[in-house]
Amino acid sequence: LDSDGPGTSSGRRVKCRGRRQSLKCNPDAWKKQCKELLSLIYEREDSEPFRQPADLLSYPGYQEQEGESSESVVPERQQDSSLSEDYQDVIDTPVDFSTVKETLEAGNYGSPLEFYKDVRQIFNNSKAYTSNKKSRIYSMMLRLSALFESRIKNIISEYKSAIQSQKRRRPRYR
Ligand SMILES: O=C(Nc1ccc(F)cc1F)N1CCN(C(=O)c2ccco2)CC1
Repeated sequence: LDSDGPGTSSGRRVKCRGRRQSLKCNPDAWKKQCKELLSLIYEREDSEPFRQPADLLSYPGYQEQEGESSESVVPERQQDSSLSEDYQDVIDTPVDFSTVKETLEAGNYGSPLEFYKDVRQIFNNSKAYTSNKKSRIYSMMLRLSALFESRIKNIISEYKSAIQSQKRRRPRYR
């Protein structure tokens, strides 16, 4: 595994005798766990701005503003509605949860670490794009990121233990 995701297993030995189906031993268990985590994220209102590729044109409600003002909402970074061009200028690797969901359902993630990397990109883009740490969308991202990190670390450490025990169980015939 190249990148060491969060919650690297503390090296505890996991008994992986017999059936591989039990959660601790099944190196494919992470796929279902990540799908469940993604469903949980979709249930949260905080994920709404991140479910589709960023485009403030169709979503004036999310345009950022400094204080609470009842006048027309002013986009955080631009006076006119060309925010989405600005977004593409600022963000090199746009990604949203619909892309992650498609990739996961297509079976195109080889490990939960790849899934982790894409979801982290969503949050890092939001951090890079915001010019106001008190902005509505940024605070939504922070809550969502905390939820994601709390759940993904066990998925990754169980995956790493399952892989380790798989290596230990199969002696190499050289
Ligand atoms: O435009 C969208 N989402 C979106 C997607 C589909 C829509 F129909 C409507 C939307 F609003 N953004 C989310 C990403 N984004 C930020 O992370 C951010 C940080 C600070 C201020 O904004 C920029 C705005």
